[in-house]
Amino acid sequence: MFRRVISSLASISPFSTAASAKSVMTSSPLRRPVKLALIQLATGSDKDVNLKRASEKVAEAAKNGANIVVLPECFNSPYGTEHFPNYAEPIPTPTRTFPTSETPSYTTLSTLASTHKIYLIGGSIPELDPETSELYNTSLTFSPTGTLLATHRKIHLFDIDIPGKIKFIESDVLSPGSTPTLVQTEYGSIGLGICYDIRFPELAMIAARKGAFLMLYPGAFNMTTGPLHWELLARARAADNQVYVGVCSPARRKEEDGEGYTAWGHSMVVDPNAEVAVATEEKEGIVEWVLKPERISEIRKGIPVTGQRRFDVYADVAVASPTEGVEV
Ligand SMILES: NC(=O)CCC(=O)C(=O)O
Repeated sequence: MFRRVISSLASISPFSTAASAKSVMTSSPLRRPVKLALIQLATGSDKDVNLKRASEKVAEAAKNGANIVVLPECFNSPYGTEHFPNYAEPIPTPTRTFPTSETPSYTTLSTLASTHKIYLIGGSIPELDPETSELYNTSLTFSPTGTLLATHRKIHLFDIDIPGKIKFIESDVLSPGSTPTLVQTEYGSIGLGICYDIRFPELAMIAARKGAFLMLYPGAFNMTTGPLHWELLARARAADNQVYVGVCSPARRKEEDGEGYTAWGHSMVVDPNAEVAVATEEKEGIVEWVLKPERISEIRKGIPVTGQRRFDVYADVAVASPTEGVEV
């Protein structure tokens, strides 16, 4: 029995009462053990090949018993602003359908989820909104019956410029999403972000306050920020919220593949104690881990920050200006 629910959290304050904080603290938000698989996929410039490779790896993960399978950011396309318009697809909705030839990534993901009876977090793909002609970096989540459960549009676009190292301006071609996403599953709820979204702790905090047991970030950090921050941020989000965190990267491009964005790799699952449970290096592979309710309960019992938050003290950070009320 799967509820077809996408909770928009935009209208819900992340700051709930002490009473609800207590209930978050005492019971695990994960209902029963669940096997998570992160597919560190080798992607290239041929969309059909990317979809075929993703299909093979998803089948392998499912055969190994995974219940929730995750693909990386931009798994159907090279990661680059010049590529997004060429690889973008519209997303069907109940009121807006397209020939399957126009939605190969959506169709492949839905079929994979139902064939293997898994929850499939389809990394992300460039999305074209046919009504506005805007492009988004969008993650599609499907239920084990192949139903679309959630559409998460990357909220924080990757616009950075580190002189001599890396300049990337997603907002040159993409528009940002504006809705945090919490996916309801039979195991409990899962918060989603895409890559740069992980730098903004608010999304994970909102999801955890709403009862998520897991934050998932399909991502593609690079050779400058990857070694610096990828693990640090995954562990930080886990420590902040005492939830599991999964970060799923493409495999690192090989030299012979020529010019292009080089992903850091190092997909990993971090446990609610902010320890790296399992990780891989730069090559293609599958990272698997069984998430356990008692691990979350044990960590929350030992360090009970979840019930010790002082919302009576904190300013509402969502509305405060950066320096308001801060003494320097
Ligand atoms: N694809 C991305 O959003 C990359 C984010 C990144 O590398 C970072 O340092 O943040």
